[in-house]
Amino acid sequence: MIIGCPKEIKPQEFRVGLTPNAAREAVSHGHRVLIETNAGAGAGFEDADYTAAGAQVLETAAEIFATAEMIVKVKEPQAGERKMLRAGQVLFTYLHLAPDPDQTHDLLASGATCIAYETVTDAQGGLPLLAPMSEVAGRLAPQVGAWTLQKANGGRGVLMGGVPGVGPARVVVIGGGVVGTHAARIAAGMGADVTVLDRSLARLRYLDDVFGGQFKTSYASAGNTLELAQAADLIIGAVLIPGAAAPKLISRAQLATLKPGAALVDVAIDQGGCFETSKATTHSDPVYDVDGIMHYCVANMPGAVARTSTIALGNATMPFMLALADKGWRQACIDDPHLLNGLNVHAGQLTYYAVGKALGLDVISPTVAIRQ
Ligand SMILES: NC(=O)C1=CN([C@@H]2O[C@H](COP(=O)(O)OP(=O)(O)OC[C@H]3O[C@@H](n4cnc5c(N)ncnc54)[C@H](O)[C@@H]3O)[C@@H](O)[C@H]2O)C=CC1
Ligand SMILES: CC(=O)C(=O)O
Ligand SMILES: [Mg+2]
Repeated sequence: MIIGCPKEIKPQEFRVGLTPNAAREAVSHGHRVLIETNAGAGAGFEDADYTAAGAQVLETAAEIFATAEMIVKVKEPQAGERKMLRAGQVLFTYLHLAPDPDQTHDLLASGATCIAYETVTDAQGGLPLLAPMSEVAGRLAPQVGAWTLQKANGGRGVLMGGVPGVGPARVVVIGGGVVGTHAARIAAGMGADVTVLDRSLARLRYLDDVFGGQFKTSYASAGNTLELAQAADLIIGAVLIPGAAAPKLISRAQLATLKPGAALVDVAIDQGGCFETSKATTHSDPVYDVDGIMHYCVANMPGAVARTSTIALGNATMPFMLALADKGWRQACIDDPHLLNGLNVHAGQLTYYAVGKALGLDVISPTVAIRQ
């Protein structure tokens, strides 16, 4: 198969979809790998690293899209990239379609087969291609939250760990999955007073067993969530209903009841955000103020640590990328129902129920689509 990897063009996105190691493995499986010049530079990989791995470096994204049978990326294709997709081509990347009708319509119109990293599953009930970036974003969240809390950045002027004689920041993490667990660990490590909320009692039991003493847990009823949020300096949004638009857990009216200068870090922004007032921001202008509450809503947080993130993502995507290339997407998805769960769009049809529900669009079953 011809596998193509363009340079990411989302603002301040320095990750790359294929590492030189992934390219080397694909070449050793008999595939041809095309990479856009400088695609890996932001993650510390030079064109020469790819050439040494047996890949071919091309000058433009247009050549990659025109030639490759499968495009491997990191972020959702931007408008110009979507115009270059075509019927029969496979796109393997993050998509986050539920909050993004424009992208969804363009992917449907392209006729391409689009497999979303974030909805591929594993046998343990996890999301193996979302998990590495959730680990990164979770660990970054207290770091960016601490920065947002600084007075010069619009925050309350509260130090995460406090000092002797002055108590620590109160941090509330809503959603105790991968992002939430990593966020809570790092915030607790910074000395903050941390509580994690979740709707899953099984998850809260697990967190209490493993991390009891480092941070507290609380059931995420609307009442508990609001009460803890009102006492918090930093609130980290980390909920997920796979593939679906994030539920809104703090309304605009409730902002007035939070502490002035409190910081909201909405990691769930890539699924539309879990605070009513969240809107996606970029690394170049990450924070904005609504009613005196500072919002950090960067949808590609892991791009800030592009080298760590690229290698972590590449470790997770490589076996799936090789299966798609070795067997073709159809056979790979027949052999692996977890990969089939990643199918969001095929040949002009939507194949992921939660996306259809969020956007009011018709959906066909992926098991039907795979036979078309
Ligand atoms: N902004 C960024 O750069 C990044 C964003 N993300 C996003 O972060 C979000 C969280 O991802 P993961 O931690 O991997 O998901 P996960 O599935 O591991 O955890 C989500 C948790 O939310 C809980 N939950 C669902 N509804 C809830 C509610 N109403 N109240 C409280 N808890 C609730 C679930 O029980 C689960 O434990 C996703 O939207 C993901 O796409 C992930 C990586 C990077
Ligand atoms: C998960 C995601 O959207 C990201 O890593 O940018
Ligand atoms: Mg996004």
